[in-house]
Amino acid sequence: MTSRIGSVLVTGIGELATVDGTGPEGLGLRHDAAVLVEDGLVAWAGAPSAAPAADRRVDVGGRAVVPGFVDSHAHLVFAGDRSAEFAARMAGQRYDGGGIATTVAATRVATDDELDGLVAARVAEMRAQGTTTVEIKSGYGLTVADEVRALRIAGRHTRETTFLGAHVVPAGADRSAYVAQVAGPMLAAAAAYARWVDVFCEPGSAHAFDADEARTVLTAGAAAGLGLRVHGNQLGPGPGVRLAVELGAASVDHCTFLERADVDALVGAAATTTATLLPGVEYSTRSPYPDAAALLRAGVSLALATDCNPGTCFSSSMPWVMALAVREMGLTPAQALVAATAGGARALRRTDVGRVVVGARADLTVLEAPSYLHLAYRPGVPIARALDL
Ligand SMILES: N=CN[C@@H](CCC(=O)O)C(=O)O
Ligand SMILES: [Zn+2]
Repeated sequence: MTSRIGSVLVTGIGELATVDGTGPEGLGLRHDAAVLVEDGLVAWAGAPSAAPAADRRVDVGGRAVVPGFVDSHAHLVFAGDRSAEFAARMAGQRYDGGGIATTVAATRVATDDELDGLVAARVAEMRAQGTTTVEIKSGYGLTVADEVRALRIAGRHTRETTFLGAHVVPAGADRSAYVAQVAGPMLAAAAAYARWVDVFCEPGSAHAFDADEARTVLTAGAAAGLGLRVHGNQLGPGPGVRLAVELGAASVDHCTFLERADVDALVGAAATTTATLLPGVEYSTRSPYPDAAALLRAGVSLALATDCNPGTCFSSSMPWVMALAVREMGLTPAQALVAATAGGARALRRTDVGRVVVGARADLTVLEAPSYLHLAYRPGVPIARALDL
């Protein structure tokens, strides 16, 4: 049954993490709970004995329920395979963004139907692991037509579409002419299909963009009505984080190499800019993990996302990302869950997802477990799935 029409009472919830900001670590934990869903929205949550009547009931048999995960950073519109690049990295090669050209070539020759099928399969794979909201970027087209095509396809699967024409300078292109194209005709064509604009800002890289180039694209994107996101401080210290804060970006992602001034900027901008950490990338590129616990203690707004892409992290698993954040970045399991749900929602400036509260979308994820603790406790085990109502 997948219809969202009418009312459904979800019963038998052994543990409900509402992530409503109350209680220890803001988890809003309830034991033995029920949730009333009306027309796809949460209408009530509480003790089963006080539950209102509903058209039908779904019993989850004592399992734990958490908000559907909000994966606020993913590159799903691509074709081709780069597993050999991963193997080379595990043997010591460094990631520098050069492999993106391989994916661009494979993506350009794929048909619309092929790309759409690939995206659909990846979104389904995410949902089967508990993700109910996903952001999808373009960035493997790098021509006006190919970027627009990627965004049109992405838009069939999510409303969180991001124009990433400034992913890398395409092979053979003149750098300043390409930046002008991205900020000019490419943006003009892409804006109708995108909610966000993003830039890979990494001045040390031959492939990505420096602060001035990133600023050009981001300010043009803002003028076109798009919200801002930045890939920053992935390959080394740099200006990405401070540029994102200065321009009021919703999110700056990676944050692998942060300096004191970056952390100060993120703390000052916590109401506006979320730092989205992508520990699957540190895993898949053998990079150091940022100290997420220290960032939280300092007062930074934090999200966790997969960055699912063929180069730096080909995983669609938010539970695995949470497990890494706990084991390698110092978060408690509760902090990891908050960052993967309400944190991701904040990074997308959404208030209707990431929490199980009245009025929010009834995006519920069921765990084959008695507690949310199992998300980090049982890495690699497929215990999470989005609940179809
Ligand atoms: N760093 C830039 N973009 C992606 C990697 C893309 C790729 O290598 O294909 C990322 O977020 O890590
Ligand atoms: Zn990315």
